[in-house]
Amino acid sequence: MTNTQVTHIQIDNYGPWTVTPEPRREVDLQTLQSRLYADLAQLFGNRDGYIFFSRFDNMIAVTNGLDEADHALIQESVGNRYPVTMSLSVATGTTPVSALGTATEQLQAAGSAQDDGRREVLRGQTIDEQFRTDTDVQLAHFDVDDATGKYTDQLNEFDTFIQIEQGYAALMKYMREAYDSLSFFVGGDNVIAVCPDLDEAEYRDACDHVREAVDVELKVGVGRGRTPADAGMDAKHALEECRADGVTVRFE
Ligand SMILES: Nc1nc2c(ncn2[C@@H]2O[C@H](COP(=O)(O)OP(=O)(O)OP(=O)(O)O)[C@@H](O)[C@H]2O)c(=O)[nH]1
Repeated sequence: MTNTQVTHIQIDNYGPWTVTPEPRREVDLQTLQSRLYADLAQLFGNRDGYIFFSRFDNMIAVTNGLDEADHALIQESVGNRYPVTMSLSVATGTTPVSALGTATEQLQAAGSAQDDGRREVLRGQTIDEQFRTDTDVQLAHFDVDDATGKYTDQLNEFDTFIQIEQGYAALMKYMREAYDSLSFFVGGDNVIAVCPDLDEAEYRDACDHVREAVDVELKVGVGRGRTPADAGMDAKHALEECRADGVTVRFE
């Protein structure tokens, strides 16, 4: 059984900040957002977590293995170095969707995203070391079949982008609704899904659904681990086996 620890990250009062005292230059906001994501990728990643940018002003991390002190240090480090602060809320669940649901509720209970008085909140519960297992995290690394041959080398970059995004949109929605999973575009033609305990038939069903809905062919490598880094690396190896053997789903 999976036990996913999810952290919801939200920049405090960011909307008002972007227009105070007047609208800030868009290039500066884009630079801030991408640098913050890069810093958090390192801060969470060096502790074996995974972070996904979702909307940039809000981000979602899988944090099995990080305790409250790790979260507090990450929060402080950003507060010291950026013109904005961020709130963190962490929760666990047998599915990623239920863990994120709890994390978000805790944050919403502490105040609005645009409440000037709600800053650097740190809420929630991490998994006690004694209860952690080697199968707590299940990550699935999806990849579009021959994206280079079908799209990148054939279409202009924007039309390729539309194809990949269509596949992503169909997959993220189906995985959320059918399988309580959180799927994130990570660049190129890749999507990483944070999943509960799904089996091979369920992953095949998701790939079938995307092919039928938007005519995008996927394959997927699945890994399990004590930390997101472990599960994610296993998923990559499993995906390499899909490529080598020409199969749609492979578990490591
Ligand atoms: N974030 C991330 N991006 C990747 C990874 N592997 C490949 N990519 C991206 O995906 C693009 C396409 O690479 P591939 O998926 O290897 O190529 P493909 O043409 O789809 O070929 P097959 O996957 O073998 O069917 C690359 O240009 C990268 O941008 C990965 O592990 N993580």
